[in-house]
Amino acid sequence: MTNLRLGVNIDHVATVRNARGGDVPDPVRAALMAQDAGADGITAHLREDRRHIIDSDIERLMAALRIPLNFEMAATAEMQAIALRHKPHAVCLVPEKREERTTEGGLEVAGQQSALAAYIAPLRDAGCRVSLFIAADEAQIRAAHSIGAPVIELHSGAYADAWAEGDWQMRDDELRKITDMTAFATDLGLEVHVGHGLTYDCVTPIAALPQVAELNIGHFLIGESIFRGLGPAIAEMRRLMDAARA
Ligand SMILES: CC(=O)[C@@H](O)[C@H](O)COP(=O)(O)O
Ligand SMILES: NCC(=O)COP(=O)(O)O
Repeated sequence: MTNLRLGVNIDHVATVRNARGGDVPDPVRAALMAQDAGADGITAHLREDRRHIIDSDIERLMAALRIPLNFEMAATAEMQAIALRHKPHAVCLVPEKREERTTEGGLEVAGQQSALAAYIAPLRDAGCRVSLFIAADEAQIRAAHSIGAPVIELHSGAYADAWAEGDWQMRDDELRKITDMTAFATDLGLEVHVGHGLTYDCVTPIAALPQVAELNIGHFLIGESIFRGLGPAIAEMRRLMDAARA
Protein backbone atom coordinates (compact mmCIF):
# COMPACT_ATOMS: atom_id res chain seq x y z
CA MET A 1 0.00 0.00 0.00
CA THR A 2 1.39 3.44 -0.97
CA ASN A 3 0.68 6.77 0.65
CA LEU A 4 -1.40 7.83 -2.35
CA ARG A 5 -4.95 8.18 -1.01
CA LEU A 6 -8.06 7.09 -2.88
CA GLY A 7 -11.18 9.16 -2.33
CA VAL A 8 -14.29 7.43 -3.65
CA ASN A 9 -16.99 9.76 -4.96
CA ILE A 10 -20.46 8.28 -4.42
CA ASP A 11 -22.51 10.98 -6.23
CA HIS A 12 -23.68 8.69 -8.98
CA VAL A 13 -25.23 6.16 -6.63
CA ALA A 14 -27.51 9.06 -5.77
CA THR A 15 -28.04 9.77 -9.47
CA VAL A 16 -29.54 6.28 -9.87
CA ARG A 17 -31.61 6.66 -6.70
CA ASN A 18 -32.99 9.99 -7.87
CA ALA A 19 -33.98 8.57 -11.26
CA ARG A 20 -36.90 6.93 -9.47
CA GLY A 21 -37.18 8.97 -6.27
CA GLY A 22 -37.27 7.00 -3.03
CA ASP A 23 -34.34 5.71 -1.03
CA VAL A 24 -32.50 3.12 -3.14
CA PRO A 25 -29.72 2.67 -4.03
CA ASP A 26 -28.45 4.46 -0.94
CA PRO A 27 -25.22 6.45 -1.41
CA VAL A 28 -24.46 6.16 2.31
CA ARG A 29 -24.55 2.38 2.06
CA ALA A 30 -22.16 2.66 -0.90
CA ALA A 31 -19.89 4.94 1.12
CA LEU A 32 -19.74 2.42 3.95
CA MET A 33 -18.95 -0.37 1.48
CA ALA A 34 -16.21 1.82 -0.03
CA GLN A 35 -14.83 2.41 3.46
CA ASP A 36 -14.75 -1.35 4.07
CA ALA A 37 -13.11 -1.88 0.67
CA GLY A 38 -10.17 0.36 1.57
CA ALA A 39 -11.18 3.84 0.43
CA ASP A 40 -9.19 6.48 2.29
CA GLY A 41 -11.99 9.01 2.06
CA ILE A 42 -15.42 9.66 0.60
CA THR A 43 -16.21 12.53 -1.73
CA ALA A 44 -19.73 13.88 -2.21
CA HIS A 45 -20.74 16.90 -4.27
CA LEU A 46 -23.88 18.66 -3.05
CA ARG A 47 -24.81 20.48 -6.22
CA GLU A 48 -26.98 23.57 -5.98
CA ASP A 49 -29.68 21.80 -8.01
CA ARG A 50 -29.46 18.62 -5.81
CA ARG A 51 -29.37 16.48 -8.95
CA HIS A 52 -27.64 13.65 -7.07
CA ILE A 53 -26.47 14.13 -3.46
CA ILE A 54 -29.11 15.76 -1.25
CA ASP A 55 -28.76 17.53 2.08
CA SER A 56 -29.79 14.53 4.17
CA ASP A 57 -27.06 12.42 2.48
CA ILE A 58 -24.44 14.80 3.85
CA GLU A 59 -25.97 14.62 7.29
CA ARG A 60 -26.01 10.82 7.20
CA LEU A 61 -22.48 10.58 5.78
CA MET A 62 -21.17 12.76 8.59
CA ALA A 63 -22.84 10.51 11.15
CA ALA A 64 -21.87 7.17 9.59
CA LEU A 65 -18.32 7.50 8.24
CA ARG A 66 -15.11 6.86 10.14
CA ILE A 67 -12.97 7.96 7.17
CA PRO A 68 -12.82 11.64 6.12
CA LEU A 69 -15.56 13.27 4.05
CA ASN A 70 -14.45 15.58 1.25
CA PHE A 71 -17.48 17.83 0.76
CA GLU A 72 -17.55 19.35 -2.74
CA MET A 73 -19.63 22.47 -3.20
CA ALA A 74 -20.00 25.75 -5.06
CA ALA A 75 -18.71 28.88 -3.36
CA THR A 76 -22.15 30.19 -2.38
CA ALA A 77 -23.51 31.50 0.92
CA GLU A 78 -25.96 28.59 1.13
CA MET A 79 -23.20 25.98 0.78
CA GLN A 80 -20.91 27.78 3.20
CA ALA A 81 -23.66 27.63 5.84
CA ILE A 82 -24.14 23.90 5.23
CA ALA A 83 -20.40 23.25 5.47
CA LEU A 84 -20.13 25.25 8.67
CA ARG A 85 -23.02 23.27 10.15
CA HIS A 86 -21.39 19.90 9.43
CA LYS A 87 -17.67 20.79 9.56
CA PRO A 88 -16.49 17.99 7.26
CA HIS A 89 -12.81 17.07 7.17
CA ALA A 90 -12.38 18.78 3.78
CA VAL A 91 -14.32 21.30 1.72
CA CYS A 92 -13.50 21.40 -1.98
CA LEU A 93 -14.76 24.45 -3.88
CA VAL A 94 -15.97 23.53 -7.35
CA PRO A 95 -17.33 25.81 -10.11
CA GLU A 96 -20.90 24.96 -11.06
CA LYS A 97 -23.07 25.75 -14.03
CA ARG A 98 -26.67 24.70 -13.65
CA GLU A 99 -26.93 23.58 -17.29
CA GLU A 100 -23.66 21.59 -17.45
CA ARG A 101 -23.71 17.79 -17.58
CA THR A 102 -20.64 17.58 -15.38
CA THR A 103 -18.01 19.93 -13.95
CA GLU A 104 -16.59 21.44 -17.11
CA GLY A 105 -13.71 23.52 -15.84
CA GLY A 106 -11.77 24.64 -12.83
CA LEU A 107 -12.59 27.36 -10.37
CA GLU A 108 -11.44 30.83 -11.47
CA VAL A 109 -9.36 31.76 -8.46
CA ALA A 110 -7.17 34.32 -10.24
CA GLY A 111 -9.14 37.55 -10.36
CA GLN A 112 -11.31 36.82 -7.36
CA GLN A 113 -8.67 36.25 -4.72
CA SER A 114 -10.01 38.68 -2.15
CA ALA A 115 -13.60 37.38 -2.37
CA LEU A 116 -12.42 33.77 -2.14
CA ALA A 117 -9.98 34.51 0.69
CA ALA A 118 -12.88 35.98 2.68
CA TYR A 119 -15.10 33.03 1.70
CA ILE A 120 -12.69 30.33 2.87
CA ALA A 121 -11.64 32.07 6.12
CA PRO A 122 -14.60 30.83 8.22
CA LEU A 123 -14.25 27.34 6.74
CA ARG A 124 -10.61 27.23 7.75
CA ASP A 125 -11.43 28.65 11.17
CA ALA A 126 -13.97 25.83 11.58
CA GLY A 127 -11.19 23.30 10.99
CA CYS A 128 -12.11 22.25 7.43
CA ARG A 129 -9.23 21.57 5.07
CA VAL A 130 -10.04 23.81 2.12
CA SER A 131 -9.27 22.57 -1.35
CA LEU A 132 -9.81 24.37 -4.67
CA PHE A 133 -10.79 22.38 -7.77
CA ILE A 134 -8.80 24.14 -10.50
CA ALA A 135 -7.30 23.67 -13.94
CA ALA A 136 -3.61 22.73 -14.19
CA ASP A 137 -2.70 26.35 -14.80
CA GLU A 138 0.08 28.40 -13.22
CA ALA A 139 -1.99 31.55 -12.65
CA GLN A 140 -4.73 29.59 -10.87
CA ILE A 141 -2.20 27.76 -8.70
CA ARG A 142 -0.43 31.00 -7.74
CA ALA A 143 -3.81 32.51 -6.85
CA ALA A 144 -4.82 29.46 -4.79
CA HIS A 145 -1.56 29.70 -2.89
CA SER A 146 -1.91 33.44 -2.37
CA ILE A 147 -5.29 33.09 -0.62
CA GLY A 148 -3.99 30.45 1.79
CA ALA A 149 -5.74 27.35 0.49
CA PRO A 150 -3.66 24.37 1.68
CA VAL A 151 -4.85 21.97 -1.03
CA ILE A 152 -5.67 22.08 -4.75
CA GLU A 153 -7.34 19.41 -6.84
CA LEU A 154 -6.31 19.48 -10.48
CA HIS A 155 -9.15 18.80 -12.95
CA SER A 156 -8.19 15.71 -14.98
CA GLY A 157 -11.31 15.74 -17.19
CA ALA A 158 -9.58 16.85 -20.41
CA TYR A 159 -6.84 14.24 -19.88
CA ALA A 160 -9.41 11.48 -19.29
CA ASP A 161 -11.49 12.57 -22.30
CA ALA A 162 -8.40 12.46 -24.52
CA TRP A 163 -7.79 8.86 -23.42
CA ALA A 164 -11.40 7.91 -24.08
CA GLU A 165 -11.29 9.49 -27.53
CA GLY A 166 -7.89 8.00 -28.43
CA ASP A 167 -6.42 11.46 -28.98
CA TRP A 168 -2.84 10.68 -27.92
CA GLN A 169 -1.46 14.12 -28.69
CA MET A 170 -4.06 15.73 -26.45
CA ARG A 171 -3.54 13.04 -23.79
CA ASP A 172 0.20 13.73 -23.71
CA ASP A 173 -0.33 17.50 -23.63
CA GLU A 174 -2.80 17.24 -20.75
CA LEU A 175 -0.55 14.82 -18.85
CA ARG A 176 2.38 17.20 -19.29
CA LYS A 177 0.32 20.07 -17.85
CA ILE A 178 -0.76 18.00 -14.83
CA THR A 179 2.81 16.77 -14.31
CA ASP A 180 4.37 20.24 -14.51
CA MET A 181 1.70 21.93 -12.44
CA THR A 182 1.82 19.25 -9.76
CA ALA A 183 5.54 19.93 -9.35
CA PHE A 184 4.98 23.70 -9.41
CA ALA A 185 2.23 23.57 -6.77
CA THR A 186 4.21 21.21 -4.56
CA ASP A 187 7.17 23.59 -4.65
CA LEU A 188 4.85 26.33 -3.39
CA GLY A 189 3.90 24.08 -0.48
CA LEU A 190 0.43 23.07 -1.70
CA GLU A 191 -0.93 19.55 -1.32
CA VAL A 192 -2.02 18.29 -4.73
CA HIS A 193 -5.02 16.08 -5.47
CA VAL A 194 -6.20 15.06 -8.93
CA GLY A 195 -9.67 14.03 -10.02
CA HIS A 196 -12.42 13.86 -12.60
CA GLY A 197 -13.05 11.20 -15.20
CA LEU A 198 -10.26 8.84 -14.09
CA THR A 199 -10.59 5.19 -15.15
CA TYR A 200 -8.54 1.98 -15.01
CA ASP A 201 -7.14 2.88 -18.44
CA CYS A 202 -5.88 6.34 -17.61
CA VAL A 203 -5.12 6.31 -13.87
CA THR A 204 -1.57 4.91 -13.99
CA PRO A 205 0.40 7.94 -15.30
CA ILE A 206 -1.38 10.20 -12.82
CA ALA A 207 -0.92 7.82 -9.89
CA ALA A 208 2.77 7.58 -10.79
CA LEU A 209 3.34 11.30 -10.12
CA PRO A 210 5.18 11.12 -6.81
CA GLN A 211 3.89 14.42 -5.37
CA VAL A 212 0.18 13.65 -5.89
CA ALA A 213 -1.35 12.93 -2.47
CA GLU A 214 -4.90 11.91 -3.41
CA LEU A 215 -7.06 10.85 -6.33
CA ASN A 216 -10.82 11.35 -6.24
CA ILE A 217 -12.67 8.93 -8.46
CA GLY A 218 -16.39 8.38 -8.78
CA HIS A 219 -18.35 8.00 -11.98
CA PHE A 220 -16.20 5.23 -13.45
CA LEU A 221 -16.06 3.22 -10.20
CA ILE A 222 -19.80 3.38 -9.65
CA GLY A 223 -20.37 2.26 -13.25
CA GLU A 224 -17.80 -0.54 -12.93
CA SER A 225 -19.45 -1.73 -9.72
CA ILE A 226 -22.46 -2.85 -11.77
CA PHE A 227 -20.23 -5.49 -13.32
CA ARG A 228 -17.76 -6.36 -10.53
CA GLY A 229 -19.40 -5.16 -7.33
CA LEU A 230 -18.27 -2.01 -5.56
CA GLY A 231 -15.62 -3.61 -3.32
CA PRO A 232 -13.81 -5.40 -6.18
CA ALA A 233 -14.08 -2.30 -8.42
CA ILE A 234 -12.37 -0.21 -5.75
CA ALA A 235 -9.79 -2.94 -5.02
CA GLU A 236 -8.75 -3.00 -8.68
CA MET A 237 -8.32 0.80 -8.72
CA ARG A 238 -6.26 0.55 -5.52
CA ARG A 239 -4.11 -2.18 -7.12
CA LEU A 240 -3.42 -0.01 -10.18
CA MET A 241 -2.57 3.00 -8.02
CA ASP A 242 -0.18 0.97 -5.88
CA ALA A 243 1.42 -0.63 -8.96
CA ALA A 244 2.02 2.84 -10.44
CA ARG A 245 3.98 3.83 -7.33
CA ALA A 246 5.88 0.53 -6.94
C1 LIG B 1 -15.83 18.09 -9.03
C2 LIG B 1 -16.03 16.80 -9.65
O1 LIG B 1 -15.31 16.45 -10.55
C3 LIG B 1 -17.09 15.88 -9.18
O2 LIG B 1 -17.80 16.37 -8.12
C4 LIG B 1 -18.02 15.64 -10.25
O3 LIG B 1 -18.40 16.92 -10.71
C5 LIG B 1 -19.22 14.87 -9.78
O4 LIG B 1 -20.01 14.48 -10.81
P1 LIG B 1 -21.00 15.47 -11.63
O5 LIG B 1 -20.15 16.47 -12.32
O6 LIG B 1 -21.67 14.57 -12.57
O7 LIG B 1 -21.92 16.13 -10.65
N1 LIG C 1 -13.36 15.65 -7.74
C1 LIG C 1 -13.47 14.62 -8.69
C2 LIG C 1 -14.36 13.56 -8.20
O1 LIG C 1 -14.78 13.59 -7.07
C3 LIG C 1 -14.71 12.40 -9.04
O2 LIG C 1 -15.02 12.76 -10.35
P1 LIG C 1 -15.56 11.60 -11.33
O3 LIG C 1 -14.62 10.42 -11.21
O4 LIG C 1 -16.94 11.26 -10.86
O5 LIG C 1 -15.51 12.24 -12.68
